[in-house]
Amino acid sequence: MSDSQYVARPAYYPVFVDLTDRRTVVIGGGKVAERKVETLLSCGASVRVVSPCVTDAIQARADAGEIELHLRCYEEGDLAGACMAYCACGVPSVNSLCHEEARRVGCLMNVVDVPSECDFIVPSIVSRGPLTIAVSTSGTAPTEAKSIRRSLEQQFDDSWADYLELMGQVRLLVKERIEGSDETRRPYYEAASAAGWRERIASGETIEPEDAYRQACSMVEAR
Ligand SMILES: C[C@@]1(CC(=O)O)c2cc3[nH]c(cc4nc(cc5[nH]c(cc(n2)[C@H]1CCC(=O)O)[C@@](C)(CC(=O)O)[C@@H]5CCC(=O)O)C(CC(=O)O)=C4CCC(=O)O)c(CCC(=O)O)c3CC(=O)O
Ligand SMILES: NC(=O)C1=CN([C@@H]2O[C@H](COP(=O)(O)OP(=O)(O)OC[C@H]3O[C@@H](n4cnc5c(N)ncnc54)[C@H](O)[C@@H]3O)[C@@H](O)[C@H]2O)C=CC1
Repeated sequence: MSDSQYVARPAYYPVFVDLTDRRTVVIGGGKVAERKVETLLSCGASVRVVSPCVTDAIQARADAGEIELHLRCYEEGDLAGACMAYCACGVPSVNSLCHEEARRVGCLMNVVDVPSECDFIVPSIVSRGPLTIAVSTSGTAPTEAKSIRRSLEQQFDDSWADYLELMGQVRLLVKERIEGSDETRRPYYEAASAAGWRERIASGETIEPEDAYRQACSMVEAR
């Protein structure tokens, strides 16, 4: 361990943040900035990019009116109104200025090439409808996070999206129809979970929430 880059630090606190219509800012317009922009857009964030040059994909997002683009270098004030910002230009002096502004305006900062200057770091993500699996190595080995993400993508195929939608609908029916405490409802959720619906959905079947609900009820009654 002695020559490892790993430095013991308190664990990062993992959360899922609702960024819908919240302003985020990305300084820089290269491949790394592009990846951060795409993830932010997929989460409904409002994205401002500031960079003298940008990738074709970032330019296309701007042309489609999906991001606010300023084709120039970072200037103080660019982080105004942002709750999160990313500095992806790889220029140490700009990193420092952004970091200072972020501290001043109270916005969380990710400096893509300096983990120790990051208020938060970005995980590798598996997304299947309502299911999100976020993988982080705490900045130790990002390529390994990517490789774990790829193997999880094999394990959690697309059927998980429809399956979890169904589970959500059954849960609503249980909440509506089964009176009592969480404790009373728990066996229904456990029955739903054990019913094997995910495998059936994976083999192409469509399961109606009402049918699923009835099956869960008979499983509980049969106990
Ligand atoms: C700390 C963190 C900060 C942050 O960006 O939030 C960070 C930092 C750094 N990354 C570097 C390099 C690479 N990063 C990737 C890939 C990803 N990096 C991502 C996140 C993070 N990277 C955060 C920690 C994540 C964790 O906890 O594990 C992912 C998961 C998410 C995303 O970016 O969206 C995304 C995979 C997405 C996916 O495909 O699933 C690849 C591989 C590739 O691109 O194929 C390489 C090249 C190989 C290599 O160098 O290892 C360097 C060195 C730069 C240099 O030396 O020039 C630094 C700086 C340093 O470590 O000093
Ligand atoms: N965290 C991560 O996931 C990773 C981080 N990196 C690091 O991220 C940094 C960026 O990597 P790439 O996107 O590949 O680099 P790049 O060189 O393609 O992009 C840099 C971008 O910053 C812009 N820029 C330069 N000066 C600027 C300024 N003053 N204000 C605003 N924008 C400015 C450039 O126009 C360019 O669009 C590098 O330092 C690299 O080492 C690399 C791989 C992964």
